[in-house]
Amino acid sequence: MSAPPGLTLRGALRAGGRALTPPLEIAFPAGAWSCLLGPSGVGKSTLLRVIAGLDDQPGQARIAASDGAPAAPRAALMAQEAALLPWLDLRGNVELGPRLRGVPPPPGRADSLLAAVGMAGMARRRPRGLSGGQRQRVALARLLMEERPIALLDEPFSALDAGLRARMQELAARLLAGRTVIMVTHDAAEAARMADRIILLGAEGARTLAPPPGRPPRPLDDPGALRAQAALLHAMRAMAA
Ligand SMILES: Nc1ncnc2c1ncn2[C@@H]1O[C@H](COP(=O)(O)OP(=O)(O)OP(=O)(O)O)[C@@H](O)[C@H]1O
Repeated sequence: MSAPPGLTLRGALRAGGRALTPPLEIAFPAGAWSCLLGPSGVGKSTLLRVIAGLDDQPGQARIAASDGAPAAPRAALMAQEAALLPWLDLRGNVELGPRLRGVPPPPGRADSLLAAVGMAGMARRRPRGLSGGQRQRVALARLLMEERPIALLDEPFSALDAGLRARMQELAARLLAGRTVIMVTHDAAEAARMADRIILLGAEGARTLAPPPGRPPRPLDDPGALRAQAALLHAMRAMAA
């Protein structure tokens, strides 16, 4: 996998022909975990799609990578829904990217990734009957299969119970370490635990908040993270008003 670049988004976010935000300039540091929060509909998913090269409109925000090379081919997106194909087994779902590109997936890679996300021995199962947490694990394995240095996560753990969410955060932090990660979340506790950088996006613009001290993932009872969570909730409450 190539070295993860830093990213800078410049310009206004647009959707359906209208501007969602004023012109923005947001930096996402290389190899760091950035969390993006903000009111519903402000354009967080749109921002991820712009980085992934899936939302390219005239006048739309543009993304620049710190090494000058295009960002989109180096980005993998984990969407809000795990979106597993019901007619493929879990191995087939994890191998979907290379198969769609007509590239043979490395033998055994999907099974070892499934094992890494705690789904060992389940490669031949179909998605039907999997729990929400299991589906998210398969989606994470599929993202890892891409071996891209930029990982874009759109509310990846929002459907999980609190205990499983905490475990998935730790798993994702371990497996995505060193990549440039941008995670959209509505969960202030998740951002305070996971972020190297916290960005609040509102209709008025973007604001960067200092992360708590210590390296992510911070312990669940980390006092700095709990204080940051409260500060973030206050900032989000003020934004939504
Ligand atoms: N293809 C599209 N055509 C028209 N409007 C769109 C399109 N895609 C998104 N929108 C609108 O753009 C706005 C931003 O959508 P987006 O999904 O980026 O918001 P979000 O901040 O991720 O919201 P949420 O937190 O609810 O997921 C919304 O009002 C949405 O309805």
